[in-house]
Amino acid sequence: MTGSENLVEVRDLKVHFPIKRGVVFDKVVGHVKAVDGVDLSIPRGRTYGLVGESGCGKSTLGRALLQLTPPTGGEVRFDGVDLTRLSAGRLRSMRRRMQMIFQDPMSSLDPRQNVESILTEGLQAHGIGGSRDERRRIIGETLDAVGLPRWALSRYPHEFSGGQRQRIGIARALVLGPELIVADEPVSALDVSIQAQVVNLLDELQERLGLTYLVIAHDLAVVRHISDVVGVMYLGALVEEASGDQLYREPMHPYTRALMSAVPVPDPDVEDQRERILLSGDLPSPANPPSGCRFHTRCPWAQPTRCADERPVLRQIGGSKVACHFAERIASGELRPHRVTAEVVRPADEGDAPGVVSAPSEPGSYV
Ligand SMILES: Nc1ncnc2c1ncn2[C@@H]1O[C@H](COP(=O)(O)OP(=O)(O)OP(=O)(O)O)[C@@H](O)[C@H]1O
Repeated sequence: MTGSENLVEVRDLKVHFPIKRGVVFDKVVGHVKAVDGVDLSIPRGRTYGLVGESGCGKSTLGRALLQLTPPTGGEVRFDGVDLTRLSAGRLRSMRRRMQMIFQDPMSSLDPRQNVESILTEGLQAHGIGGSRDERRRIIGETLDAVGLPRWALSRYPHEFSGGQRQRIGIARALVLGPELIVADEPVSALDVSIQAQVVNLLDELQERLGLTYLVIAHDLAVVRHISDVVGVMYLGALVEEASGDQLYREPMHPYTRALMSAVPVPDPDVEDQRERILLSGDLPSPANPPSGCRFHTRCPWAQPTRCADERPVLRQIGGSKVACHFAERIASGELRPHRVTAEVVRPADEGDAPGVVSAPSEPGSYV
């Protein structure tokens, strides 16, 4: 233990996947820059929510954090130790302390194993629980913690509902006594009525066990209430970092503003009056990202200077960290969105959104 406040510290993390062509010799013709220079920290016992549209690199970042995908560059410090420099043996022994929960428990659980075998496998692999009785005790406590009955032990994954299967996935991670859990879209495969139960379970477990979470979601509403900090990702990089409430109240980055303007507001008067920012153009390819600010090709506020040739870094502005050269002037209203890439319309005038703006579902539905 280093006693550091942050359990996880990521510095300039990069994951570039080679694009190979050729029949006989694989020739590398380029790279998909799935994660391209990310810095983030997660204090012990806290939750970092990572949001962004499909393909922006969230899962790759989560996997690289656990070294399930080897980073191309940068550092991942876990409890003060840089995981990118560990030998395979030391990394294996660290793995028990960092576990992952997946989106679709059906595809991550072996259908031929019953629950007892699924939970025992990890314990045996990591040499936890000396005797069969001891392992049964640990497994029993874990089942209680995730709200599954003891009879579940002899059953197979297909015998459970989606929500119960996700509880098995959580139990499989929890049984090893981890400190960090990376939850990759933990509720997006579940019915809305079940989503809140699983989010609340994660919350309760954190409180009881002091767990640290990275929760990945494409929907800000899922992470808003359980996250201490939310990071918004676009094309392999973070564009904004703030508390969930701050992001809803005062999104600073143009991309976050576009995301937030797509969230329906329950009050019809507010809903009628507020501006909607509709992005045009497709998400650029991470194999060939735009120069300068990655978002400038779709940004309603893009300026002729800096945006196309100078990559902005995350910097503190009020209660948020924002990677935008012009964030202050946009926030003050001095810079107005231009119509080439944005339409600011009243909902009554609205047609189909021309661009890809992922619309989170109703805010506030997770508490
Ligand atoms: N093993 C791989 N080899 C090559 N490219 C990959 C690999 N894994 C991911 N990618 C690419 O990296 C980019 C980021 O993918 P990633 O799955 O991390 O995004 P994401 O934000 O989690 O999206 P989703 O929510 O759809 O999973 C995508 O363009 C994806 O096609």
